Amino acid sequence: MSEELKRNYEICEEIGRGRFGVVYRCISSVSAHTFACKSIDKRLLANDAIDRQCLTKEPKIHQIVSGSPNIVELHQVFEDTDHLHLVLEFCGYQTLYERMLAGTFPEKEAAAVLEKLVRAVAHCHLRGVAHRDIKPDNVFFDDQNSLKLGDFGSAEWFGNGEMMSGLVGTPYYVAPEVVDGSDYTEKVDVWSCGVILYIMLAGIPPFYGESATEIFQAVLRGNLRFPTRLFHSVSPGAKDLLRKMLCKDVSRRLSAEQVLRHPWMMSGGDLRDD
Ligand SMILES: Nc1ncnc2c1ncn2[C@@H]1O[C@H](COP(=O)(O)OP(=O)(O)OP(=O)(O)O)[C@@H](O)[C@H]1O
Repeated sequence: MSEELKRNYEICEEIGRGRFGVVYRCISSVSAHTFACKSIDKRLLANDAIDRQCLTKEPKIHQIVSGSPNIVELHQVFEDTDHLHLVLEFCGYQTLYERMLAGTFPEKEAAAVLEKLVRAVAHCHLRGVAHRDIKPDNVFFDDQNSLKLGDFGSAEWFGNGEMMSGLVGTPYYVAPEVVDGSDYTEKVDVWSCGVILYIMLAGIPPFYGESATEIFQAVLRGNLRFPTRLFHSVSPGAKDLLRKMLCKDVSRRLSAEQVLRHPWMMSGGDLRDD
């Protein structure tokens, strides 16, 4: 472990594990505040050029998007021979994934969560960053119950009209243009937020399969349905927004800013226009 890290932080218990590293709770020796330290093992990335590229990009991109109330703050970075240590704002209270396990959300609650999530996404997009792996496990809540988008390990720069490529993301949440191998834009994040909204309201994903391959096939078909048994009490406004976020035609899919201005969002999920 980096000497400089150890001088500045007391490293406490492990709080999570990802593919490439371990996350510890840690306490600053200067401020006594609690942080999360994500220690990425560089040796595990040695054989994969794309993973290695993501590793160097993650702290740079995270630094650029830090400073929004709905994004996990990157506090400090330390590097030693084998590890890269990211000292992050501590968000160990709950993830959106854990909240979703408790069942569907009333519309007002779903709208409140979506609004904060899309604000975080709009902040990234304004800075030329696409997150590319938006899923409930990467959406945290802190001890004040504030929503924080985290894990910029798959994020990418775009800008000057540049397109992105490469299959990144998580099957249920990934946009069809990513699955079919096309070049794509930052609107892949809007699609993922649409999937999250659908699950919050219906309790099941919109595009389902028994395996990753089957899920990808369902995503590619992009056949969006609102089964009556799950959607009978969901407002037309919410369904309208879902159609505009989970729209296969990227040019017609809303941008993050447009999602925030959609009538259902503006009404805080209280739009009953039928
Ligand atoms: N800022 C944080 N505050 C509190 N806990 C965190 C924080 N960041 C990550 N964690 C915890 O550590 C776990 C691992 O996070 P990490 O980002 O390394 O990997 P992952 O997203 O689960 O997987 P992958 O490596 O596939 O991206 C998370 O599931 C979460 O429980």
